[in-house]
Amino acid sequence: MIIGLTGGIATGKSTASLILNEQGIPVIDADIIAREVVMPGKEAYEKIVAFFGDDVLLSDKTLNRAKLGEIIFNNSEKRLKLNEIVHPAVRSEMKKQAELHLSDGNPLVIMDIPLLFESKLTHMVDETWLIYTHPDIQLKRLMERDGYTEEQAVSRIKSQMPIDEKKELADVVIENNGTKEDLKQKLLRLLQEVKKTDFMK
Ligand SMILES: CC(C)(COP(=O)(O)OP(=O)(O)OC[C@H]1O[C@@H](n2cnc3c(N)ncnc32)[C@H](O)[C@@H]1O)[C@@H](O)C(=O)NCCC(=O)NCCS
Ligand SMILES: Nc1ncnc2c1ncn2[C@@H]1O[C@H](COP(=O)(O)OP(=O)(O)OP(=O)(O)O)[C@@H](O)[C@H]1O
Repeated sequence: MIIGLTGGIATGKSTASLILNEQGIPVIDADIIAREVVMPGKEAYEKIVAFFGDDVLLSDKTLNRAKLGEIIFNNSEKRLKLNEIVHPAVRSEMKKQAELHLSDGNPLVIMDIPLLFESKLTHMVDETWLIYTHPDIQLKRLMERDGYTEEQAVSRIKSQMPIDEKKELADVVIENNGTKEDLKQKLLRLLQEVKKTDFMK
């Protein structure tokens, strides 16, 4: 069984993934893979440089992520272009890793995919779990974690489907408005439920 874990930016997907991984469940993180596929020399890296120019590179030729972020979170056409370059490589690597985990005998695999609904990737998973935080808390946590101004944080949040719309689409909604311990207890309860299903027998 593959669970697609999603949410909005900074709603707590990585925090939830870590808790699930501590329970021995393999987690495939789209953000990590999206970093790997844009390493110098990779096809996606070359396409990014060809489209965005050398301006989005640091002196060591790796991507200047802060700069590329400022561009794409403020320009939807350029964001779509970056997505078009990066997403296919991310998708195929995620599928490959999931197949490996399943063929190794893991009954349950988590795919942490921030843009699961935006990119219409629900066909890749059996069930969708949404890590939800109230939009005010989301904004506060994002500003605190990344040191963004309110304007920077809002531009990132607005680059995604509103979290309240995602709530309507998810199979399971996991509220993360309380403490991390509250989140952990909710996830452990959900795992118990999953373990009772046919998938895990
Ligand atoms: C623009 C980039 C270089 C900024 O890098 P940075 O290190 O600042 O952010 P990071 O990659 O850690 O992403 C943080 C969060 O931003 C959000 N986010 C990232 N990319 C996008 C996007 N294209 N559209 C909407 N939200 C996005 C996600 O919630 C993600 O969890 C980077 O996010 C990127 O390459 N994005 C395109 C690939 C992508 O869509 N990744 C998301 C999952 S596949
Ligand atoms: N229940 C909680 N209480 C307090 N802080 C929290 C809670 N859950 C998550 N956080 C904090 O909020 C921030 C965002 O969480 P996290 O990094 O897990 O989000 P994310 O959804 O993975 O973000 P991104 O979309 O950027 O990958 C982090 O600093 C994290 O430590």
